Amino acid sequence: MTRQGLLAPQEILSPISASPATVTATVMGLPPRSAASTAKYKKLMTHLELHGIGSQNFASFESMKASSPTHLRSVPLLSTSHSESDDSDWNRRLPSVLSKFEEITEAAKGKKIVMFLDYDGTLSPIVDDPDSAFMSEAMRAAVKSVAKYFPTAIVSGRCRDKVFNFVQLSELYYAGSHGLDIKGPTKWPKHIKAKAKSVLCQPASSFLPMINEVYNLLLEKTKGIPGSKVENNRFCVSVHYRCVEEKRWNRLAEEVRSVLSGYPDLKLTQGRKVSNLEVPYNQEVSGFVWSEGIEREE
Ligand SMILES: O=P(O)(O)OC[C@H]1O[C@H](O[C@H]2O[C@H](CO)[C@@H](O)[C@H](O)[C@H]2O)[C@H](O)[C@@H](O)[C@@H]1O
Repeated sequence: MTRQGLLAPQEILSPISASPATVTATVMGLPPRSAASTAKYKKLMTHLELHGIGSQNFASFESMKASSPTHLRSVPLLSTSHSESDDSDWNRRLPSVLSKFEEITEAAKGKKIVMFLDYDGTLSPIVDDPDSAFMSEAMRAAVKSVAKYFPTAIVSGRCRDKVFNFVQLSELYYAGSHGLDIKGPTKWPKHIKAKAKSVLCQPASSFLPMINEVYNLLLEKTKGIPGSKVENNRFCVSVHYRCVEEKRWNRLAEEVRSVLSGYPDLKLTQGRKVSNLEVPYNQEVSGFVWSEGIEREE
């Protein structure tokens, strides 16, 4: 997911900035690419466009490499370990709330503030085993404090239940499967008088049988590739290659591509050492467009 700015009064920010682990919440999400990797990425995209290779076929060793910014794992808040020019464009467009706090609070005056947080690599550290990406108690307390003041949502590529199991805060909105599975709070902070009805929005539910089929196929096709892991994220299937030796990435990409070719309705996306086969949310799902679905539910 993308990085987000935490926008909160000082009393809320204090616990967040107290712990090095929580500090990443304000600056991490999608990494600023280095100039070299941006150039490499652009070159790859140009090559693919020239060869008429669309996103449906975009599972290759190169794309897996280009989309695996492991260097970010070790980039601490306000680090000087990578050059300023690498990050300047990113920071101009999406500045950290810590460096723009006054400007942001000024701009937010009179507006309704809603917090959108990523989970993996933001609220939790990136780890080898996706089932062990636990968040710290300090982070949980910080998110809980934020939710007392602002409607707060966690948006993730993971399935919603898994994110909830990690976070365990009933007062949040959870958007799983990159937004195709949204559930509102089941518990409301005491100071909120008008308790809204809990929202559940799953506009792509007609894709469930297809996704389960794809999950089983991928499990079968990848079982001979050591270190690979297939994760069922309900409206999305993720194929992890973090623990796969690089010499086997081509083979894994080939298997993903072969499964994808049988499902033209699905799209392929790349995350941090993970390829996702997912329902495109800009097409009509379950009879109506996703964004309209959200509006109707509100
Ligand atoms: O919500 P996103 O930012 O799009 O990321 C979704 C993926 O997150 C999880 O994978 C990532 O974190 C794992 C645990 O740290 C790590 O092992 C993996 O390499 C990362 O890609 C999740 O397991 C995936 O299913 C999601 O697609």
